Amino acid sequence: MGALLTIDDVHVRYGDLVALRDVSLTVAQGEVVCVIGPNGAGKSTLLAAVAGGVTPWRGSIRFGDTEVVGLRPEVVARQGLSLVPEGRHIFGTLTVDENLRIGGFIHKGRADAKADYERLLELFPRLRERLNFPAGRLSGGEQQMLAVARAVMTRPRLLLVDEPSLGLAPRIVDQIYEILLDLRQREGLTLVINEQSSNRILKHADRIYVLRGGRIQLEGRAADLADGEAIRSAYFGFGSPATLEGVTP
Ligand SMILES: Nc1ncnc2c1ncn2[C@@H]1O[C@H](COP(=O)(O)OP(=O)(O)OP(=O)(O)O)[C@@H](O)[C@H]1O
Repeated sequence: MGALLTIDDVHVRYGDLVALRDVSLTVAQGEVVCVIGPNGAGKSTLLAAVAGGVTPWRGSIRFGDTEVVGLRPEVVARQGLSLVPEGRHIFGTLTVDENLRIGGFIHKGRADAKADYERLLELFPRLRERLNFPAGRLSGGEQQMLAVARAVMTRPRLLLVDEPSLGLAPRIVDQIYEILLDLRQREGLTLVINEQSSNRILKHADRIYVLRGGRIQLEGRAADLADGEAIRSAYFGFGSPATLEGVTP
């Protein structure tokens, strides 16, 4: 299958700080690709660059056949790309129903908007039960589900998810991953997921990139990296094995 996303030699700067350097990454149609890296590695910046939130200083990002560098986020979204940001960014005082409808605004007026909404409630029965709850009163896991549901409201081809595990109990994280993989299965979604830890990722991803200090340190098939050794070295940097004891990246 051809690449759905092709990132080529991307550099991003915030003033004097170089947040990404020389980053190249591809995602094939239907793949689940995970980007693992410690705090400050540049993971969020990478997704923001793809979604049009930050403009690379150098390099190219192609989504399908379209060069997206320089396009505004809403224009990129209309190409079929959706981002679930870190921290979820749901509207706490609005109900679940209202939050979901906001997700549909981008294609407002589209004839099948109602069908999209019904389809979502089938995919997320938990949210159907809580449609009239203020979103701020949902549990952390339900809020993450809502953020994912809102992002898939308009049938994106590519879903970018920034640290879905953050602050959630392991059992809830498993549920979130079940939902993401179910969406891939049922909707043919392609997924790029950022995580700080590879614990779960190795089980769910097709391919993995390790990002540290704004650079890709390692890329490989999850099946080939299953023992975690190469990931640990790339995550912490060669030559610092003393820091690895008892720590699972
Ligand atoms: N808007 C910004 N302005 C200035 N510096 C920024 C900005 N956003 C991120 N940075 C810096 O860029 C670097 C990469 O940050 P980024 O948030 O992309 O990393 P991350 O891997 O997503 O980390 P985290 O897991 O903490 O979200 C960090 O040094 C961060 O402080």
